[in-house]
Amino acid sequence: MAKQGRARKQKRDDNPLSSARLSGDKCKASSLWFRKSGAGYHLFLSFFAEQPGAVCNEGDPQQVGNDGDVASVARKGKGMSRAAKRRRKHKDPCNVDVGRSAHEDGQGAPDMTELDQSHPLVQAFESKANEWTRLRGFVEALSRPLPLTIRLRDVDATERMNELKQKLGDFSQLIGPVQYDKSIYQSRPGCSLCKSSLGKISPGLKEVIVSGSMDGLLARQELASMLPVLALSHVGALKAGAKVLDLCSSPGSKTLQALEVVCSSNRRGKVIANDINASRLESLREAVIRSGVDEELTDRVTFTNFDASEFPSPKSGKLFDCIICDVPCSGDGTIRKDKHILPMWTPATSNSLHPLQLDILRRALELVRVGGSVSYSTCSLNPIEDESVVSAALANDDRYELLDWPSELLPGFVTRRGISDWKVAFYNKDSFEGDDSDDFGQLSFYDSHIKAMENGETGSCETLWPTGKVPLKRCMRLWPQDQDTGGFFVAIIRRKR
Ligand SMILES: C[S@@+](CC[C@H](N)C(=O)[O-])C[C@H]1O[C@@H](n2cnc3c(N)ncnc32)[C@H](O)[C@@H]1O
Repeated sequence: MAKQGRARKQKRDDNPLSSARLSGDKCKASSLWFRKSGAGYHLFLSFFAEQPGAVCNEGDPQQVGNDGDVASVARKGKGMSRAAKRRRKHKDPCNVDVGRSAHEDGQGAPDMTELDQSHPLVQAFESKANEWTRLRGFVEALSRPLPLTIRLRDVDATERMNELKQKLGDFSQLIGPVQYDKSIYQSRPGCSLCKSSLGKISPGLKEVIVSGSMDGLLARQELASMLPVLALSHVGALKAGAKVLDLCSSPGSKTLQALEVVCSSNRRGKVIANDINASRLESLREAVIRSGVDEELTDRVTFTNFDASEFPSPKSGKLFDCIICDVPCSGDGTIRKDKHILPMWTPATSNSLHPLQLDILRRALELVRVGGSVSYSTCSLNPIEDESVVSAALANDDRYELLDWPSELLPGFVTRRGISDWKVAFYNKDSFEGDDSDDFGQLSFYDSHIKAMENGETGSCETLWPTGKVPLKRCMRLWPQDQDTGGFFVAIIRRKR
């Protein structure tokens, strides 16, 4: 007996999860259990499988070509005759009907691209592939590293810029301008060039990019992250001479992008870069200096350190022309570069961020001048952090107008419309903490806040549910599988009065 007891104790000591449970460290036990069970990957997929239109279309494993929710559609044959579309539909392996018939036959998704079987998200997906068929393209994109993207700055340095373009041209097998914007360069499909592999794959290209960045000629910025500033410029709110507030600004990619616009055409606008985190704000200050952008321009940035939801009104009484509201979020759109998000994924992260995101957006709406615009963005595709926030902020306030996403902004760039209906999920992990099996249970979905409260979901709040009062289709969703990007959400809101 004593021998057996010792053996059991030894086994427990070797098992960090058992040790954490025995020592009463609930937090560590829960984190270890999540990592061991792979629960986060399964919960993530089961959540998005219940949200049609959020990351893919219902019954459509390939997404592209399905009318109804594509805002910008160049890849799906815009301008083609019906007959040409029909011909293309039969040829195109991305054809919606091919996927549907495969699904109906019970064959699972058509074999489109090899999935990386070693990726834990793919493993979770394969365990229920028949149920989650339509998520396949989404999963496939998320399991690959994010391509490297750079943005050539709009600077008055034609000669140096031409030189840079020439140097980049020497690496044209690895990187090149995207079809919808010649100033955005992305690594070529299939060459596996990403931020972390750049130095290994091509030290020469790395040198060109680093020196171009130090000279202020280019920015290493993700494509998705460029969209709010591009859209604000497109609708005319962000322009030369404008006064801009970037409420959650660090690490500063949008601050610098906006600065280029407000200081163009020999005009000198102003950007206030705010962040609640003092050390992140300090890194931003250094990044602005390191950016290589002219001091004359960077002097136009003022740094502030407030909670964005309580950002003070300007003493002058003059409100902002334009506000960038790139709020803190769960980051599920960044999982191609951040491996730490999915293993711990539960709906509680988004549910608990939602009230802060809403407070920040509401404050932005108070601080923008009549005729000015606010961009609300997240690098999450979870409707709870996206449409749900926009819907709650605008539902009973007719001073603001949600603008239609400008589909002509980047010709040929595929964007998806916002969704008007979503489900609110909860997950009670405590009951699984003593369980060594891989049975991590299920998400609970409720129709209303009242029902959630009746079932003891203390993390619920009323604004998580759709209001039905705002034309949310006008928002923009960026699906990773459309253009090999991260996931992103943007809404542009104009103050009418
Ligand atoms: C998604 S990041 C912003 C990225 C940035 N806009 C860019 O493009 O580089 C969110 C930022 O919000 C900051 N933040 C979190 N809570 C905040 C709050 N209550 N008020 C202001 N900033 C906040 C975080 O420190 C973080 O730097």
